[in-house]
Amino acid sequence: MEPEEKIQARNLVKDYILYEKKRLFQRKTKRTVHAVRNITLEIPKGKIIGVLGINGAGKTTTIRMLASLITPTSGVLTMDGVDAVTNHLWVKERINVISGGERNLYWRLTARENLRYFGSLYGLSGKELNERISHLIGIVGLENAQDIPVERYSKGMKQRLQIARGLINGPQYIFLDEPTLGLDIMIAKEIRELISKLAKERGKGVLLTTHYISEAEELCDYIYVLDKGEVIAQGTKEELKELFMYQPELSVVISSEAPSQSMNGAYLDNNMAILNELREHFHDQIRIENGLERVLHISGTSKDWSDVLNVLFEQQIQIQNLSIHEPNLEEILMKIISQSREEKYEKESVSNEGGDKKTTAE
Ligand SMILES: Nc1ncnc2c1ncn2[C@@H]1O[C@H](COP(=O)(O)OP(=O)(O)OP(=O)(O)O)[C@@H](O)[C@H]1O
Repeated sequence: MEPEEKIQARNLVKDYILYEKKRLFQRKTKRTVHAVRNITLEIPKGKIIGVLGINGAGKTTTIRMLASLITPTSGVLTMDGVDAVTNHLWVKERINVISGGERNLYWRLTARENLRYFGSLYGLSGKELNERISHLIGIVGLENAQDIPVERYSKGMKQRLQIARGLINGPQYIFLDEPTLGLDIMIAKEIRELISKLAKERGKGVLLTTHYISEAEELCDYIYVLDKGEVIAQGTKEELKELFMYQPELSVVISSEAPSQSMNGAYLDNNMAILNELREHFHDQIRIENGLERVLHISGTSKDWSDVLNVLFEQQIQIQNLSIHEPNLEEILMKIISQSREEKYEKESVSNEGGDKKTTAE
């Protein structure tokens, strides 16, 4: 593979000029929104590149620029060494954007009919289009459902069809915006496997945005973290250790019903005593939620989890449900973002103090 087989963005900027009235009888004043301030990134073929950020960080604007859907205000953007801004039509043929959810599909139409329609938008028709549709339906595993209207599809089937739709123009680069949002665990796993194959077996350059930290960890070869339109951290998952040093929590719902009716009152009292003992022993690693049911939230290592579960089994405490919670990505990103904002603030205040100090701060 040629070294320049990648999308390369250097110092991309996107400003929006807004004309706003603050009061009814006031003149409109001009305001500039710096949606993307200065972004440099690469999407090589055969790799999955993650773009993470909290709401408003500039992800959508960046994707839209990379996909040539909007023109950058300034900066350099190339695809396989070709200037993407002046050759945006050429770029659009080689790229596709796939969003999560159910938008863009025609519910009354079958998978084949949907794909035929989207293919026709790219000027494809006849035998070539039919063959491509059959091939894509095979890739996403919808052979048995290809002639059923989409309204009868499950969420996972719809998402697989979205991926086929995104591949209809034979793109070299694919941008996946929250591809597993709202899917249940098993279906999300299937979609992830499909995404991984797109890069590893089919050599596509993949850009992925996600709200799931484990998805970024599992799939991404390299990650960019955006804040306020800038890249504030980047690297492989090994390099971005702090992003992935999260502690999942095990939640145990304790049944309020005793194993036998005769011991109901004693069971509840005994439960509370044991849970309190557990809390004393594990300190802040255990939180107890006292609602209709008692829920035990356990952080710490998997050894701590099994120690707690062993106690519950030994003491014959009835477990109604077990689940594992990941911290949400926003919480984890906020740590990196606040650190970066603090560093930036310190740099700025030092440089405002004058010449000599500025050199030290840099
Ligand atoms: N067409 C537009 N006109 C004016 N401002 C815009 C426009 N598009 C985006 N912005 C602003 O640019 C900033 C970045 O927006 P963007 O949609 O790229 O963020 P994001 O990271 O994709 O957020 P989200 O996850 O909420 O979609 C926001 O402050 C947004 O309000």
